[in-house]
Amino acid sequence: MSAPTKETLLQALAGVEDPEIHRPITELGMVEDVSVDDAGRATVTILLTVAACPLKDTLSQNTHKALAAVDGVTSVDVTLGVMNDEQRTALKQHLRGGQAEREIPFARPDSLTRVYAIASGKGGVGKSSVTANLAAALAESGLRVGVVDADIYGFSIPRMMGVDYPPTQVDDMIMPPEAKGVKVISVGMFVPGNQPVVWRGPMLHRALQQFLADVYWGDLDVLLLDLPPGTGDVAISVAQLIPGAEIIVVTTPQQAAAEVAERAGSIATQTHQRIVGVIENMSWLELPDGTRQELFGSGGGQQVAESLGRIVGTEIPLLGQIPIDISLREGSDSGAPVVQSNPDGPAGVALRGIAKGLATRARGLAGRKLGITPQNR
Ligand SMILES: Nc1ncnc2c1ncn2[C@@H]1O[C@H](COP(=O)(O)OP(=O)(O)OP(=O)(O)O)[C@@H](O)[C@H]1O
Repeated sequence: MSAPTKETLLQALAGVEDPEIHRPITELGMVEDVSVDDAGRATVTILLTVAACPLKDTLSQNTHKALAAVDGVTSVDVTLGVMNDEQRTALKQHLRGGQAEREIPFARPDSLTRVYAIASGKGGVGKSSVTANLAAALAESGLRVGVVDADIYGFSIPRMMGVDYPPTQVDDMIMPPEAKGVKVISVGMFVPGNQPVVWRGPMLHRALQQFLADVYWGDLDVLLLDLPPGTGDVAISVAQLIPGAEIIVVTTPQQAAAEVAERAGSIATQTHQRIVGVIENMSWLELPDGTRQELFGSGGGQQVAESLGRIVGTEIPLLGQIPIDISLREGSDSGAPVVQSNPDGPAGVALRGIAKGLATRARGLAGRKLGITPQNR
């Protein structure tokens, strides 16, 4: 058999994606050189964005596999190099769609990404668990999902999602690590040694802006923002940075929790953001005999939905009630969201139901540019 041509090898390489950026390595300018000799021995040099790419072994293996599958290739030798400054600049420009300036892609009027900010009045009601599980369930249903963990005081999303490698920084562009098909970026990834963070409003605003503008998210269907509990600065920053972001309020059934959740939700009226609905967490514990024990009282979710509805003047739905489920806590601790580790358990079923509702929600077109150009033919 005769040796394949260089074009054939390039075609095969076009099927290899960078595991962080999810675009073909040929398009990203990562193939520096590829050649093949008469005996079918292929050699290729792949340029990494930075030397410390966490997924370089995966990239090397995928490249090897793609070339080895080409007819007439007898052996493959993959060499990894690193881009120079010029190549990196070209790559960044390419990823920003030719724009040199940073901008928040989700704030553009033609953005098709739905942004949900998950808010709660007080800490510990399960806001992060809900965010992590909704993200995993939405990704499993085939959507492209990202999560920004902006809960500065209790960043826990990376652990809950099982993120096990750091983001790659290509100059001022950050490639978010991925777990369970979800791109995740967290304040916790930028804090040395898990130190407590004392951040004031302007710093939070800058951090959030950076997460939204400098992280390369690619095309997302859904972006979830895990906000710090309370009615604080971050909610206002979200409104300023992504005016189209919609709010989901998480509460427990308790009266006291419901009252503070209401306050957190009502901030949306001041910022003119839409409230998608309310999720009640820790609603009950199902006992072995099938009865439900309401450990934290009952009715909080419904109460928040009704009073927010009164405040905004439209009906706000209770999106779902999530029971107390040990497998949810275990899954959060071990990096295996319960929607995947125990999808048919009480919390898994409830969370998957809420995710399904969100995935199939009709997109509101109010205030959006439709991107339709009149035809003058
Ligand atoms: N439905 C549930 N069943 C069992 N455990 C739960 C449930 N919801 C949350 N938990 C557990 O409760 C704890 C607090 O949850 P989580 O960290 O998600 O709350 P949070 O509201 O995000 O808190 P904070 O705002 O302080 O970060 C976690 O250990 C989590 O695993």
